[in-house]
Amino acid sequence: MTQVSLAKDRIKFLLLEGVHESAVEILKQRGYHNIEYIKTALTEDELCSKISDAHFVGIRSRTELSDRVFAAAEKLIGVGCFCIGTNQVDLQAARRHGVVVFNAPFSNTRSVAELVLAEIIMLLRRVPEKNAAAHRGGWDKSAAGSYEARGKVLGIVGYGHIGSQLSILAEQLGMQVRFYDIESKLPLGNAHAVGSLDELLQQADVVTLHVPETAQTQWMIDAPQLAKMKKGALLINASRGTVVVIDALAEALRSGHLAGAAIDVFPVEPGSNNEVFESPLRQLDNCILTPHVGGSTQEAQENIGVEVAGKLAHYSDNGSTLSAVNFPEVSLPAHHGARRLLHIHENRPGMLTRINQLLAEQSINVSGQYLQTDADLGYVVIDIDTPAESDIADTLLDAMRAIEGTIRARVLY
Ligand SMILES: NC(=O)C1=CN([C@@H]2O[C@H](COP(=O)(O)OP(=O)(O)OC[C@H]3O[C@@H](n4cnc5c(N)ncnc54)[C@H](O)[C@@H]3O)[C@@H](O)[C@H]2O)C=CC1
Ligand SMILES: O=C(O)C(=O)COP(=O)(O)O
Repeated sequence: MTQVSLAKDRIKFLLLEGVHESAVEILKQRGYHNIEYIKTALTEDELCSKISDAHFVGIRSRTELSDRVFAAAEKLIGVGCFCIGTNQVDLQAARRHGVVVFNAPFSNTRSVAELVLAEIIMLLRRVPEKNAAAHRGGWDKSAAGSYEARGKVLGIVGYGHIGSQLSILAEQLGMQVRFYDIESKLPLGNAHAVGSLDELLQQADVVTLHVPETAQTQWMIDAPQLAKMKKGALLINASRGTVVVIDALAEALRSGHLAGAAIDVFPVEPGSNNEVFESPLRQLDNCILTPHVGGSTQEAQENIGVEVAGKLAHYSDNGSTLSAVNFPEVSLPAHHGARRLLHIHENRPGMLTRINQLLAEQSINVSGQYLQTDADLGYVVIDIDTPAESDIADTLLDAMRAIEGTIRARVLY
């Protein structure tokens, strides 16, 4: 357990994977200038040494924050995923270490939907093969295997923020949209839900995947699922690289069972733009390969930078965990004229009683108290009235830290 009640210039932000400069601007506007900015992802070993003095870390989809990294991150209080997916973070380990994790749940969703829409048209028109041939001096002027999108069946797996936006866009092109989701979802426009993944695979001319990485979605599309797809169908994956078994897809493309594919995410992705991209799909002209850029537009990245940096600064300044992905959510008013104590603890009986006993013993007036718990974690925020020159908040903090079951405690001045 570590003390984090510092002047802003001593609170360190480690920003990785070239997050948009809007993040840096927001942090500076909020008074945080101690920022280390790195353009690439780091390996676990590199992270373990870099993260040891960071209070906040900002990552994208490539940086793995494992239990070992959290154990090495002694001062860490918050993680910002400047993206949607949080599968790269061990969220349980973060909780055990009292580290709050935020993300940007929808800022890049339109960008992904637009890319997929473009890929549907390109694949239906056999542009990848014709483009590759033309670059080699070929001239394949033929309508064989080329189709309009109008009237074709688009099968969307995962009808969340991205899948549902794509649904609307694809209907504008005259596609018939069907989707499969494990949750009950409102079908937009004329789209309709089907009862199982197999049904969707059997019906669709184009299948596109928009699910998160979970135990259930891992290797969800393997040889048996590909075999269920219509002959000549198309597959698009801009979700996570672990959803599709690449060797099985390569075989389906080679055999001609699938006419084409567009893949943006891979089981193993390079950590920087200087590394070589390896994949059996490199050999296949009927496959559009993009380097995990579904969400990489100027608009999306700038908005994500503002959104996530804002959430981190707000947590640092105010203690609010609103919209955190791994923590009890507490939305807090500003704490003008009070000191704010933040206490993260294991959810054991009597925790709040013990904290309040400490306050009562010191005859401290509490002007606000906010508690939120879940099955095994509690987060309590206490505003106390103390004269500016008093060091009672520090004394209290030490006493609160001594309570068994405390994970982390800090004070906001
Ligand atoms: N290529 C890229 O650059 C990007 C990739 N992504 C990926 O796309 C994923 C989806 O993003 P959103 O649509 O914003 O997420 P979302 O959370 O809004 O939607 C995901 C949907 O998938 C459904 N789902 C979960 N497990 C399922 C299963 N086993 N079978 C069928 N449906 C299932 C959920 O119920 C939900 O409706 C993200 O989790 C992320 O991994 C997101 C942004 C950019
Ligand atoms: O938002 C997501 O989940 C993405 O996959 C985008 O990841 P990125 O920020 O481009 O590494």
